[in-house]
Amino acid sequence: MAQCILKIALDTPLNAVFDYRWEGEDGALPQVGQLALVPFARREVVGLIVGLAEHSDVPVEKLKDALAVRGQLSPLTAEWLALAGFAADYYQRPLGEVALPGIPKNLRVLTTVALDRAIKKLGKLEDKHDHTPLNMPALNAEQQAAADHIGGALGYQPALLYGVTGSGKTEVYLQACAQVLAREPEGQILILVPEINLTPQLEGNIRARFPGVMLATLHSSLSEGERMLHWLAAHQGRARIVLGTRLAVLASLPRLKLIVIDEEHDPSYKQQEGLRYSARDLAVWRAWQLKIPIVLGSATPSLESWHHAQGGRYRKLELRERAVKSAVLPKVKLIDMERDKPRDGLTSQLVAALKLRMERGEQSLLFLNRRGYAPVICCESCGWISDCKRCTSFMVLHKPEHRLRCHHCSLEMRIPRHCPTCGNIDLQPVGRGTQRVEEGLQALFPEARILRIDADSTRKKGSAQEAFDTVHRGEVDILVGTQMVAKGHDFKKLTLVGIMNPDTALFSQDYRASERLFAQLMQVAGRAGRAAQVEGGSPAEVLIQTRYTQHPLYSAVVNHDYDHFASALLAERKQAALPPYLFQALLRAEAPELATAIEFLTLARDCRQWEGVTLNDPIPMTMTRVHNVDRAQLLVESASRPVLQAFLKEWMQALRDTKTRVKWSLEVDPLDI
Ligand SMILES: Nc1ncnc2c1ncn2[C@@H]1O[C@H](COP(=O)(O)OP(=O)(O)OP(=O)(O)O)[C@@H](O)[C@H]1O
Ligand SMILES: [Zn+2]
Repeated sequence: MAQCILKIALDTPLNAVFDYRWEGEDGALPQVGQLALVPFARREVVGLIVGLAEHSDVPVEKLKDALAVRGQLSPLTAEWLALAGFAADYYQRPLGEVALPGIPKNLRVLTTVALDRAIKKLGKLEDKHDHTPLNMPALNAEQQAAADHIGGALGYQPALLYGVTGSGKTEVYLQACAQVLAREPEGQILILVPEINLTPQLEGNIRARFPGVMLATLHSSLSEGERMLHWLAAHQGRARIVLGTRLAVLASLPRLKLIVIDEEHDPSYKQQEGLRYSARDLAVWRAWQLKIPIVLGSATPSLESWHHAQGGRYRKLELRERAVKSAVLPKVKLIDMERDKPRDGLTSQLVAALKLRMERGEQSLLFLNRRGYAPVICCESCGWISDCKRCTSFMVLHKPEHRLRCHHCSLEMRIPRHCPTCGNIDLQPVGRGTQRVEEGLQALFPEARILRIDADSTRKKGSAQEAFDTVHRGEVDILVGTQMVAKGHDFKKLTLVGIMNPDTALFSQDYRASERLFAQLMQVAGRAGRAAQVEGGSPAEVLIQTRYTQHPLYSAVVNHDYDHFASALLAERKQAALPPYLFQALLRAEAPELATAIEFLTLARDCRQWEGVTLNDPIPMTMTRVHNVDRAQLLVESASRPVLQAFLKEWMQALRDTKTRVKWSLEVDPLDI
């Protein structure tokens, strides 16, 4: 009989690994990295075996027996456990809370029916072992150099693929993948994209190029059954390419040989709740740990990555021109809204440009980063405005649904017929969202085929894909959208991009706002003119409506000048001692009363002092109240990452020991402050 103590990580907020007794019937002991069914708090749960021991510090009569081990699933590798361990450590979370959610839900249930079914299904699929790529276009010299560098890299070799929009970065990834697949007959490749909406386009490309290679996708809109199957295909090493969104960074990939991160600058790589990790940063760590190459691609790299490339930690690979011969970067023009006063949000120059595209049968895109009809409604007679009862924000007017809706707490109500305070029936929408722009355009161009793409119009599963397909088929004249349409899409018939009112972001308190706005404008501008100009067609053009035509950020966009803009921002950050020259963590607290949250943070600030670490004063968050809860934050800073990490470790323990009733959480490397 085989006996031992199993050390098992469970998905609990307790920072602990639990000991269980194991008495197996046959001789074999369980292995580290296997899943086990154990009793916990009067339930049975699935945990992860992270260690085996002969003795436990827990008295033997208090130990419980592990009930079963999932023997049909091969153990997660030591490298994978190290990755989960690193993430838990770095982001200051319990191991089980990181490791277990990284494994499909269907594996963490009591029965193994789903697992057995998935194993059977996968067993029937045949591996073609044919990685001959099909129809690879000839690369231009810069693309070829980049693909050869990435495809030929051995060992930990991080590269930043800095290529202007439409420069054919995808093609570089695919040809680098082809080289890796040919060299490593068993090797696996992980490709990350920031948005689910970008997976179908890339998935199609990969399947067309590598018909004999098993591809697995991992993203949040898979059903649990699909997720299990895809995860397993990766875990068994059968899926040679795994394509996914940020959560795929934790996929089990025993033979990983290359990591690709597309649009690496994108904030979606940061998880904003629970384990607030950066998939990009974890991917870089994973590449370092496995000693494999990783490529981060973008037309507008994050300042962090740019900084590493400038300093030589990442190798910079450049694509300076658009890939399609005779496709050129669009001409960017600023329209002064003080001179050309907009009607229905549109200046006469923008309207004229739209009209020209309509006449020539070309597509236009109007970008506005605000969904809904109007951000607020108000009563002109008494000054009432539609603020949310539960949040420091407004109820947004959604006209098609006749509702007011808070985008923060989801409170909804019918549009009031008259003013709730004075009874006036003339309530007016103030400001403009995508729905209102769509309405205005339809009145202006009754014959136009207008399509709005935003979070509201694409709520139904599959509807976003359908919408993008409609655009690609050329069945849309004017596309109106939020940031959803700005990234990565390869719209071939688009020759005009109008940016409606980006000014508000110029004056944000968040020091990252200008980096983000610049990237967003460059990205959305990059959707125009990706194919060769047809004869008699319009040259690609981007029109930005603004009241600040002299602003240096806009000049940089006009000149497509990421380099100088990024260098100037970096110099500013260095001078002001801000990231990437400084490391931060943010402690947040929530309570029904602001004072309680601030009080807890003050206690947290005063409970530890640490050489080289600055604890700032607690302050209310910019949006203080959400869903009847007040929120405050405390920013911790240090010039050294290891010093900050050492401090956080001790500090977290001290905070857990306070056993406060205040809800608090820590974010390492916060993006929004
Ligand atoms: N070598 C090539 N020859 C001809 N066409 C190419 C070549 N490489 C890429 N293309 C085409 O160029 C277009 C733009 O490529 P892709 O979408 O990969 O650009 P990108 O660099 O990812 O741009 P973005 O940063 O805007 O997402 C695509 O239609 C692609 O098929
Ligand atoms: Zn609300």
